[in-house]
Amino acid sequence: MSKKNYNNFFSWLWYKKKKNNNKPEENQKQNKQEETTKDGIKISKNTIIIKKRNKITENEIKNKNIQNLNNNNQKQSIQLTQPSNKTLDNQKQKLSTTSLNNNIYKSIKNKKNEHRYNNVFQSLQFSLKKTKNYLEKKIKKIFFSNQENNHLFESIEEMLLLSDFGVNTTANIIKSLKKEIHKNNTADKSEIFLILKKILLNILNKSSEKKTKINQKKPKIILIVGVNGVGKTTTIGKLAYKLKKSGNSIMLAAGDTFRAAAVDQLQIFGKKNKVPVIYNRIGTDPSAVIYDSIQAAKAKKIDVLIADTAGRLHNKQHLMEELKKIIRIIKKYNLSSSPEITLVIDACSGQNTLQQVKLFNNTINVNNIIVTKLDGTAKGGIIFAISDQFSIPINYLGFGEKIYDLQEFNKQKFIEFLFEKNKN
Ligand SMILES: Nc1nc2c(ncn2[C@@H]2O[C@H](COP(=O)(O)OP(=O)(O)OP(=O)(O)O)[C@@H](O)[C@H]2O)c(=O)[nH]1
Repeated sequence: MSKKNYNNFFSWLWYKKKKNNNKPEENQKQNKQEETTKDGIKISKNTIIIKKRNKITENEIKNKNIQNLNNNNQKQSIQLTQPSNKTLDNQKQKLSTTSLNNNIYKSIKNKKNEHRYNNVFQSLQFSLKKTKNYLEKKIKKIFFSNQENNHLFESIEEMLLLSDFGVNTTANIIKSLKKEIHKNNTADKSEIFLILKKILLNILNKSSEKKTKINQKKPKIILIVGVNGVGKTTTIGKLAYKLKKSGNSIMLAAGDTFRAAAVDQLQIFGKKNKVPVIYNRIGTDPSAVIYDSIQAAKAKKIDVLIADTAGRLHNKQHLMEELKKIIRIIKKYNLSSSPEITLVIDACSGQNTLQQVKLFNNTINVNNIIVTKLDGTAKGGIIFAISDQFSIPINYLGFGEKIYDLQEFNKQKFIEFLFEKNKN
């Protein structure tokens, strides 16, 4: 084909596409991407927008007020869920061969990592690398070196305190260790090491093993709570990925109506996981969003509804009252199953997390805990402190920003990995 013909061909293609973009039928097609449920809630492919409301009344739902979306919202919905042909064309043009290769490379690399994490032990390697490195050095020095150590208990105490086991838990461990050593009448350091491992496992066993169970009754609601910036929204993305992978249909509720970025963030996770997200305007009563989400989840027969909440300081009474209200709404309108309240804590926050667990649990009865950001700290000992002082199960460990950086917490493997006998 001559250069002239080649140019003409593309000019013709460009003209045709431009013409199609201007056709009103196209816009109508985009609108048809939305479905209306029996209850009148409009659901677009990945995003649901609900008309701004301040109070929840059942009549409102019956009157299908939600269906009357205002024009601005409609446009936003289409933009978010269905990028225009023009945008897509621009994006395609920008993708040079090199960047295309880079994208393919990235997706292969991510798939490889995901595969790596399928092995519990290997994922622990990623998540607890810093804690492990610190403990390994200390364990080697305290229990497996030929050097005389006249201050064995002091050395163990220091190791535990510096790994964030906390003063109380460290004192409990040292007390039990002394008792067991006396009972076994031993001075052999390798035997003492085995006794220490057993005591640590007993501490983890204090909290019952309770995994997220998906009931026959739908939807199961998981309410994610915690202080600011601990990783709640990111954890929701990871949890959605994990639960969807095991065959459940998922819906996300943007109950954080305080921070605009949180809604955007949740929508990104919704798109990544191909799951719908329910949200409302910033400043709306979060209970209203949760109520609407329950209706939408019921209409769509969703297995699990994961609800985000705004980060809040555990000592701010009015914010904790807001959480209580959300829970009351869930209990009232989702009679089929009680919500699972999951507290997210950041492993890097140190001993302050114990205060968070205490206050959240006193106010709203936490069902389980997810510990995040273990990849960024050498202080994984906080997990022992939580188990020692509260009998709340730790369900998952988060160790990165990718959606597959979440691993079920396995006590036995956790101890084995952190305190495996040093081979040297
Ligand atoms: N390294 C690491 N970063 C994480 C992890 N989980 C979350 N993050 C990051 O922590 C930051 C805060 O995460 P968010 O999910 O926005 O936290 P949030 O609790 O929803 O924040 P608020 O809504 O402000 O309370 C983000 O930059 C996340 O990417 C993790 O396990 N490891």
